[in-house]
Amino acid sequence: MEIEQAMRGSSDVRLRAKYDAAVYIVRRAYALYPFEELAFSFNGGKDSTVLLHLLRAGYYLHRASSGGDVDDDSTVLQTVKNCPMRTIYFEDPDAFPEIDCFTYETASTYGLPLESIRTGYKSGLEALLKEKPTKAILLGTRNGDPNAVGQQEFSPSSPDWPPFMRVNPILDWSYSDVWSFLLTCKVQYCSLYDQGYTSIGSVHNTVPNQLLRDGPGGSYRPAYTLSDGSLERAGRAKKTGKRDGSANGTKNNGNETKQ
Ligand SMILES: Cc1cc2nc3c(=O)[nH]c(=O)nc-3n(C[C@H](O)[C@H](O)[C@H](O)COP(=O)(O)O)c2cc1C
Ligand SMILES: Nc1ncnc2c1ncn2[C@@H]1O[C@H](COP(=O)(O)OP(=O)(O)OP(=O)(O)O)[C@@H](O)[C@H]1O
Repeated sequence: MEIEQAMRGSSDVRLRAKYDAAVYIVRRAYALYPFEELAFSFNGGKDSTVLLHLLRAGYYLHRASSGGDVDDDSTVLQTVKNCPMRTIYFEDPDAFPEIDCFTYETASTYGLPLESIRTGYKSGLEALLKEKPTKAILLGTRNGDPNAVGQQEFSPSSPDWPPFMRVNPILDWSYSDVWSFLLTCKVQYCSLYDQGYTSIGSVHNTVPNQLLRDGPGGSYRPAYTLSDGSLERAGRAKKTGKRDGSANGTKNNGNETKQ
């Protein structure tokens, strides 16, 4: 399995430790909940792209360790390639077309059964849970993200939200961990990150990060060259409101920073 192989071959001890810890969380989720009652919240951003590949690696290891396929590596690989986890995407008419495209293309590449939701987060999740039992949702939330406040690797949804477990395997990953992982594994990511975008909201509130401006010509360096990860959201405008519900009851009053 190419992600496992890339990580085992990496000399970056810190990254390997982060990877092992995150895959452990993913595998605990697979062990705790029926697979068909899990969902992956995917939006084509860099954090959820990391999570996609952790889910694939975790699935491979989970399948391999639960017997049956252990001696038949090609069967395991085939299953993992076609990662069948229910995947939800809250589609936003103001999203960058590159993000939309990447989300759909990636879902198709990895056989993710993608469900687009065109309502707000809370109402969308209410409908989702009504339609099919969903015990836990995996997210690419990281500490420093305004939505991460008060969350742990396993955090129940907020009291006024439908009941499910939020599983956050990369909560303690830094900006540089994210890029080290994506580059080490040589996986595709949304093209906007090669054009100076370091965190992506909607077309109305996101511009390339000025810290990556490459001279006066208007070109920008790739996101992975940003040396101070705390300035990841420098290209995101101040928030004035939420689509549907606030971030865990907290308010955001300025440019937020991720670590
Ligand atoms: C799968 C999923 C579960 C969520 N669960 C909660 C929740 O339990 N409580 C809450 O206040 N917000 C919840 N949210 C909303 C997020 O905290 C956040 O507002 C949303 O992802 C938009 O973030 P953004 O404005 O940074 O894009 C959830 C969002 C998603 C996609
Ligand atoms: N529109 C959405 N649809 C589905 N999941 C979402 C959506 N917005 C956010 N999420 C979930 O919340 C996580 C955190 O979102 P966040 O915007 O911080 O990260 P990202 O989009 O992956 O990367 P970036 O910070 O570069 O935009 C995502 O990884 C994803 O799991």
